[in-house]
Amino acid sequence: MSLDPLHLAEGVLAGQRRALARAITLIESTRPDHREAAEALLHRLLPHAGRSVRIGITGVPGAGKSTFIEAFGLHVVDKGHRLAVLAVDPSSPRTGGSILGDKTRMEELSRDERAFIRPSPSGCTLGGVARRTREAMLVCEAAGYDVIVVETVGVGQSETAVADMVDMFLLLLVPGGGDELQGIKKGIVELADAIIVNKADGDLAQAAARAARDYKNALHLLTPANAAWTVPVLTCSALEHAGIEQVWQSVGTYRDTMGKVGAFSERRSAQARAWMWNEVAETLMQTLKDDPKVAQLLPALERDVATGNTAPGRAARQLVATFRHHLESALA
Ligand SMILES: Nc1nc2c(ncn2[C@@H]2O[C@H](COP(=O)(O)OP(=O)(O)OP(=O)(O)O)[C@@H](O)[C@H]2O)c(=O)[nH]1
Repeated sequence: MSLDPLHLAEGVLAGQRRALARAITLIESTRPDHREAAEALLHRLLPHAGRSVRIGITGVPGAGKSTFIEAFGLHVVDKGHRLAVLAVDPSSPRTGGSILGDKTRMEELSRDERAFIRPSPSGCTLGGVARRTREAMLVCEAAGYDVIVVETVGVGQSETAVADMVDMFLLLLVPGGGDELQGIKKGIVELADAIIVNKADGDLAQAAARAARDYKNALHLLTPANAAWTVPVLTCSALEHAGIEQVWQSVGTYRDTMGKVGAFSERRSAQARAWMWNEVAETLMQTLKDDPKVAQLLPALERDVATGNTAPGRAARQLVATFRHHLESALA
C-alpha cells in the first residue's frame, strides 16, 4: 500500500474513497516515519479543510445513537451534502463495539456512496484517539465532506474531548425516568448545544414530550455557554425518521446565530490553539521520556520519590534540568 503523502493528498483532494481511507490509516499509525508522512499529508491538505459543519453526538447507551446517526445521515445526504462519521471510543478495539465492528450499525448509511464511516482507532488512549479523530476530520473535509459527525460511544471524559473538536455538540436522551436530568452528568449537559429526546413514537410519544419539557425547565438552571444561543430541546424518532429535519434546521440556525456574533470562528480558533498546546505537551513528554539521559536517571529518582527520600517537585525539576542540559549539548 502506497503511503506516499503527496500522492495520497492528490487522491484525497480528488475525492477518492480509497485514498481517504489510506490517508486516515496513515494518520492512525504509530510508526515514527508514518507520523512524519502524516504531518506532511496534513500540511498539504490543511488549506482545503475547514469547510464543513462539525457535529458531535453523545448519548447514554440505548439512547439510539446509531439509529439516529443513520436517520440524520441519510436525511443530510438526501439534501445534497456529503457526510463523514467518525467515532471517539477509546474503550473499544476496532472489531468490538465501535462503528463498523457491529455490522448492524448504520447499515444503510454505510452502503451509501455519499457517506463515509470510519470506526474509532484501536489501541490508543483517549488523548491518542482524540488526536487522530481531529486529524481524520481535517482529511475528510479536504476530501469534500461538508458535514462531519463525531460520535462518542463512551460515557465520561470522551464527551469533553469531542465537544472540544466540534462546532456543535448534541446530547441524545430518551424519555422515561421523567426525573429531569438525573443520571446524566451535569458537566455533560453543560457541553450540549442542543438536546434531542429520541424515541418520540408510539407508546413513548407522550413521555418524550414530557421529558422535553422537563429538560427545558432544568436547562433554565444552567448558565448558558453563550448568551447568543438558547439550547433547544427537540424530540425525534430516529426509528420513524420523524423530527430529523428539525434537528438539521437547528444545526443551521446554530451556525447562523453563532456566526453572526463571531462565536463560530472564535470557537474553532480556540480549539486550534488548545490543540496546538496539547500537541506541545504530548510531544515534549514523549521526547523527555525517550531521552537516554532521563531514562538513566529515572529508576533511582522514582525509587527516591516512592520512598519519600526526595520530594516529587524536586525530582521533577531534576529530570527536566537533565533533559534540558542534554538537549542543549546536543544542539550546540
Ligand atoms: N422506539 C424507538 N426505538 C428506537 C429509536 N431509536 C433507536 N431505538 C432502539 O433503541 C435501541 C438502541 O439503539 P441504538 O441505535 O443501537 O443505540 P445505542 O444504544 O445508543 O447504541 P450504540 O449506537 O450502539 O452505541 C435499539 O433497539 C433501537 O431499535 C426510536 O426512535 N424509537
